[in-house]
Amino acid sequence: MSVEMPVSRRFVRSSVSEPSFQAAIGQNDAQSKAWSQLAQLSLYPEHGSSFRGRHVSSHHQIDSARLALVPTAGPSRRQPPETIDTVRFLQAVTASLELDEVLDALNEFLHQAFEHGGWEYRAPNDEFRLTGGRSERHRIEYNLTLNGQDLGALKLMRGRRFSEDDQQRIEGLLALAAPAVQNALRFSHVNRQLERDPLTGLGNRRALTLQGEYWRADSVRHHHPLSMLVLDLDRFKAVNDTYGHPVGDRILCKVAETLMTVTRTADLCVRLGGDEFVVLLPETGPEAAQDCAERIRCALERQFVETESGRRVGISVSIGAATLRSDMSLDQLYQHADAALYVAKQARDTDNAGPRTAPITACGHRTIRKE
Ligand SMILES: Nc1nc2c(ncn2[C@@H]2O[C@H](COP(=O)(O)OP(=O)(O)OP(=O)(O)O)[C@@H](O)[C@H]2O)c(=O)[nH]1
Repeated sequence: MSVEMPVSRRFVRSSVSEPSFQAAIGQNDAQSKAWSQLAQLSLYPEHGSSFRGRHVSSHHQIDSARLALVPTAGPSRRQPPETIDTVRFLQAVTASLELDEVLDALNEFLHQAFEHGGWEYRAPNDEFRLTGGRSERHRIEYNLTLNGQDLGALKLMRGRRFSEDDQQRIEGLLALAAPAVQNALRFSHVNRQLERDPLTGLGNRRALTLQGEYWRADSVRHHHPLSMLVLDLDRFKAVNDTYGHPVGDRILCKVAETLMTVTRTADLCVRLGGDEFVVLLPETGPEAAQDCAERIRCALERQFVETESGRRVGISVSIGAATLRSDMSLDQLYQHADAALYVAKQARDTDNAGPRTAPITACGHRTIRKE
């Protein structure tokens, strides 16, 4: 089964089709060449004065991240000093383990020297992209490798051509920065594992907290709606008891797969634990959340898992929905959605519905107003 983490679901696509210069860097000889090239480089970025990338989306959903370069002092026209301060450069690119911050630092130095207008970083296997600045006509692309490890590709763009000399100097800087990029990629990989539910591949509670807090703050600040769905499988214990845990596990995976298919790429689907899932819906008010809950419930009702004896086991869920109010914490939003889920389960039991028959989807915001 392949269920992608949110991180790999959204890319910042670029429409680049021009031929690009490519260079592998980071071999030992390239490293030593880099040092000699750097001796000729003239880079000296002023702290905080130039072309800093800004993370405009949560770093926990890197797939949706965009780095916008914000020129704070306009393009630099001053002559750079005679020599590059390699210590400052290395300090800057190694100051953080966050990939976007490493790329920020790198691009800040590159901008001081080469005044590129935009850049794009493509992670290995095209897993995600980070971009900054604006698209410009002349582009140069480097495949980054270090001791044989693919570190992705960095593309720089500017209005005028990159000379041979520029290219060599950029290569030199990239060779120096490559270990920092490698460490940041490893860090990002570890972080993603920490935020992933190992069984289903969905996000886990940690992912929900990190992304949810970010979206909650964003929603309050910009008065954008944010809704949450809490899903719980119906009579899942009976499924486990009757057909065994492996079948139960496959059902959990099927639910995850269906959630990823039915929800928008901007939504976050997580498995909280056991048979409980949460879908966080940015830019979504109560009616749309209710629609989404119904869509999910109906889609799951059409799914089944086949046992070894050929028996089809269907899937039934109850769903509670709630929409954020500006005075609510993320926990409170969850509590409201969970209360709505409880109402849905109660209604199912009152109706005497058997397992996997249609539950009622309760809408949290209505429950909240009654309180
Ligand atoms: N197969 C499998 N089962 C799990 C896993 N984690 C928890 N469970 C089981 O999921 C079941 C959860 O049952 P409950 O939610 O308490 O109850 P339920 O039977 O779904 O009843 P209602 O929620 O009232 O419909 C328990 O039997 C757990 O043992 C897992 O990773 N795999």
